[in-house]
Amino acid sequence: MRKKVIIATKNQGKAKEFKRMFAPLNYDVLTLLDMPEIEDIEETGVTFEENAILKAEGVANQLNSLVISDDSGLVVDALEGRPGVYSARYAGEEKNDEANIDKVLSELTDVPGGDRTARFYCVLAVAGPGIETKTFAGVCEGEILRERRGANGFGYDPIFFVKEKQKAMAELRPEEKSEISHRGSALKRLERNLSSLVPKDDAK
Ligand SMILES: O=c1nc[nH]c2c1ncn2[C@H]1C[C@H](O)[C@@H](COP(=O)(O)OP(=O)(O)OP(=O)(O)O)O1
Ligand SMILES: [Mg+2]
Repeated sequence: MRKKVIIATKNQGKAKEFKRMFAPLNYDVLTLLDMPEIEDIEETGVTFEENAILKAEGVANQLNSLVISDDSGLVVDALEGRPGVYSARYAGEEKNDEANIDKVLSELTDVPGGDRTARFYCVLAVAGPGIETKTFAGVCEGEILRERRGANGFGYDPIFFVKEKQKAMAELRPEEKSEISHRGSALKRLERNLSSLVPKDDAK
C-alpha cells in the first residue's frame, strides 16, 4: 500500500522535487498547494532552521498530523550572505524568481570570477503530534554565473553553477539535481534519522 507524506510548502518547484524523491520510497506527497484551507505561516525567523520549524509546527498544529517543511535559499559570499532567508522575497513580496535573479546578477556585476562563490542551504523540519520537532540540513556549493543557463529546476537554478557537475543547476536533469542538491542531502539525513523521531513523552 502506498503511504502519504505532507510537505508544508506552497512552492511548485519544491513540490515537484519532493514528489520525485519520495516516489521510490512508495510515498505519495501532499503539499499546501492541495490544501488551500491551511493558513499562511509568517516566516519571521532569521535563520533557515527557525523558519523551517515555524512552518512545520504551524501546519502540523492546524492538521494535527505529521508534516515536513522546507526552508531554503541562496547564500552569496560577496553579498555578505544575502539573499539568505530572504531569498524568496529578495526583489519584493510577490516572490518573483526572474526579478530575484536579476537583482542578484546586477549586485554582482563588478564581482570577478573567483569571488562569486555561493551555496544553497536547505533545512527540513519534521513536526507532529507527540513528536519532538527535528531538523535536518543540507548544503550545495557553487558559483553565481553572469547569465542564465538551462531550463530545468526553479528559483535561482539558472544562475547557480555546480562545481561538481560543471553545469548550471538548471542544466541538470531532475534526478541529477536531487543527487547533489541541498534538498537531496537534507532528505537523505532525514531518512537516516527517522527512528530518532521519538514521542515527546518518552523524551528524557
Ligand atoms: O533548489 C533550489 N533551486 C533554486 N532556488 C532555490 C532552491 N531551493 C530554494 N531556492 C530559492 C527559491 C526561493 O527564492 C527560496 C526559498 O524560499 P522559501 O521560503 O524556503 O520557500 P517558498 O517561500 O518559495 O515556499 P514555502 O515557504 O511555501 O516552502 O530559495
Ligand atoms: Mg517561504
